[in-house]
Amino acid sequence: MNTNERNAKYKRILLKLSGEALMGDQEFGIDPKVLDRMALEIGQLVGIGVQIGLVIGGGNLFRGAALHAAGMERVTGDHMGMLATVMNGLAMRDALERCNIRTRVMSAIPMSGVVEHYDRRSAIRYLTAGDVVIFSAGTGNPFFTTDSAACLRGIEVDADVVIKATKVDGVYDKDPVRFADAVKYQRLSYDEALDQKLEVMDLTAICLVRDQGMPVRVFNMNKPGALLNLVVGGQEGTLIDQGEA
Ligand SMILES: Nc1ncnc2c1ncn2[C@@H]1O[C@H](COP(=O)(O)OP(=O)(O)OP(=O)(O)O)[C@@H](O)[C@H]1O
Ligand SMILES: O=c1ccn([C@@H]2O[C@H](COP(=O)(O)O)[C@@H](O)[C@H]2O)c(=O)[nH]1
Repeated sequence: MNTNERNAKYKRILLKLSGEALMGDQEFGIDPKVLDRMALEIGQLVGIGVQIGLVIGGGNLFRGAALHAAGMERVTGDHMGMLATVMNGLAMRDALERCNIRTRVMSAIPMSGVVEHYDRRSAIRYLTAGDVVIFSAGTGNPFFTTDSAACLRGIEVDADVVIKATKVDGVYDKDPVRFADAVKYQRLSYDEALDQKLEVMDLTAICLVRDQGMPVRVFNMNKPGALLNLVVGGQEGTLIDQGEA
């Protein structure tokens, strides 16, 4: 059976896209080809009726910790990082709307005239109506990351799963980019991820999903069709949840 003919396993998802992935082969910024490819993949999910909340990182533009390491005050750096996620959100909205996908951008930091201020009940209404909702500006607070924002918004809007799209195809026992002998997990528990300090997702985010029992799937966004396959129930990447009973 073709995946397009199958039913979605999840009705509502929170998809977290890495900001760094938006750079493509560039050193900085946004590669329009990557945006268009992601928009097409998201459009496939909209086509089978999946409600989609999106959180996009800011690592292609600014990260507070890196700016701080270069001498900037940390909170100012984090504010710049959060503003970077708004820019990525606007670029993604543009790409989605060019594919005729209705899209809203909400920001945790009020930005009147540019994007709507985040409001949970409005977000749920938009999702229910089938609009893609991009949650930008992270949590609105410094010292957090967009992984935490994705988990927070996923829980708030009652998503069925948080899906983290990365450059690697799941969670390994160590960083697979640095260690060729890294071994991939098909499934692991929140406690295993916390105890082993596996750096694919920050620990604050994992604590949050553990406490609320929100499943997380980590997969490779560069693999064509992987997102659709995952959403219709295929085996992609790694599942982090409460683990085997
Ligand atoms: N145990 C591990 N398993 C898998 N990946 C790991 C692990 N430890 C570190 N990593 C690294 O984590 C990276 C995945 O995080 P990614 O850069 O996609 O997210 P991010 O930093 O949250 O995104 P952004 O670019 O938006 O800030 C991978 O590229 C991988 O090299
Ligand atoms: O809630 C948040 C989310 C993000 N930030 C800052 O933005 C950058 C970019 O986010 P990434 O998750 O690293 O892609 C992050 O480094 C922080 O500086 C934040 O302060 N609060």
